[in-house]
Amino acid sequence: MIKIKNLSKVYTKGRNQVTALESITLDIHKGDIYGIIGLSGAGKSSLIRCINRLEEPTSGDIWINGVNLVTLKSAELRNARKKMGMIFQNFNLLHSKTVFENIAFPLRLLKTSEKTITEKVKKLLDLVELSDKAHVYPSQLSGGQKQRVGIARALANEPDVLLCDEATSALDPKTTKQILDLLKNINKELGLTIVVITHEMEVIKEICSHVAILEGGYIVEEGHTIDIFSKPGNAVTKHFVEQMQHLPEQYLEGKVLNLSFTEGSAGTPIISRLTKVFDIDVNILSGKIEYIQEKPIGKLTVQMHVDCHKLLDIITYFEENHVKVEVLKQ
Ligand SMILES: Nc1ncnc2c1ncn2[C@@H]1O[C@H](COP(=O)(O)OP(=O)(O)OP(=O)(O)O)[C@@H](O)[C@H]1O
Repeated sequence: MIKIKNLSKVYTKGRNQVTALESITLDIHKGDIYGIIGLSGAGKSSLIRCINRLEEPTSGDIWINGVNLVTLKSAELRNARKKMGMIFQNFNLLHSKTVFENIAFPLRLLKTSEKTITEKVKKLLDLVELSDKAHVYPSQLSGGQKQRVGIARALANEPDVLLCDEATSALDPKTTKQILDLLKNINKELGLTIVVITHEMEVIKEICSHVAILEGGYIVEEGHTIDIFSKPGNAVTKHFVEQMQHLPEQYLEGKVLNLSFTEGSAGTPIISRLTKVFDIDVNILSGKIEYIQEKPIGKLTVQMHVDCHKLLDIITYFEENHVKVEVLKQ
């Protein structure tokens, strides 16, 4: 669906050059909700804006449904862009127009008939649950309602892809959850491919089937969210996963491990056997069940006082029992 190959973006201002993206290669399949996460300055906005060529890539290729966007001239690019909706952190609504007219705007640009506009806008208002707000102005809406208008407007041209640029960053946690639920429903009901950029692991955890971690313009890790989340390999990924786990410093004594139990490891008394086989005490610091798109992962943080050799044997024991291990402190 979206194939990005060796994409680089260098900004040049006078004699100064900033490399924002370096050799990005990504494959996003139809129906994916694909997350791109990174710290500030990692290159997220540059990447999402290159995908629809709001930003011109310096080199590389971007195929959408088999068409290389990089080769398109302006008229063809305009056509290709109709199939890519985008929503923004600050909503980008037209303040002098009503909710109805904001959603109708892309349709009017295409000289769509009044009858079709009325039908389509009505359906979109239903979809985003704002039918009662058709004739109010953006200033009369909450942040979450404004983003719903943004989503409806982005869907007006029935795009194949929805690009979300930090779409929930300006919203409180409850409203964020509602907007993410709406995106999840749209993905399911319309089969729409969604690309999300964010600096919040919660967003990735909630809706993304796949995730790429961007750091200094490079993709440092990429894969199924459930795999990356259960065993982060890179320091930046660990930072994002640990953001969600607030363990007080005083508990970080001895060896501390994060264990992830998936379906394969349920049903066996793994911890109880561990204490017998290795003749050790295990202190459970925290435990919870996380849901990565409705799939449960049991998360346990445990502490033990063992030497490094025993620790290696313990890690092997866990892995043989299909438990993913991340050493938080050794
Ligand atoms: N128009 C521009 N001109 C020059 N440098 C730019 C421009 N836009 C971005 N950059 C630089 O490119 C790098 C990546 O920026 P980008 O905005 O893509 O990162 P980001 O991950 O989206 O950051 P944030 O989360 O803070 O928005 C940064 O070093 C930034 O300063």
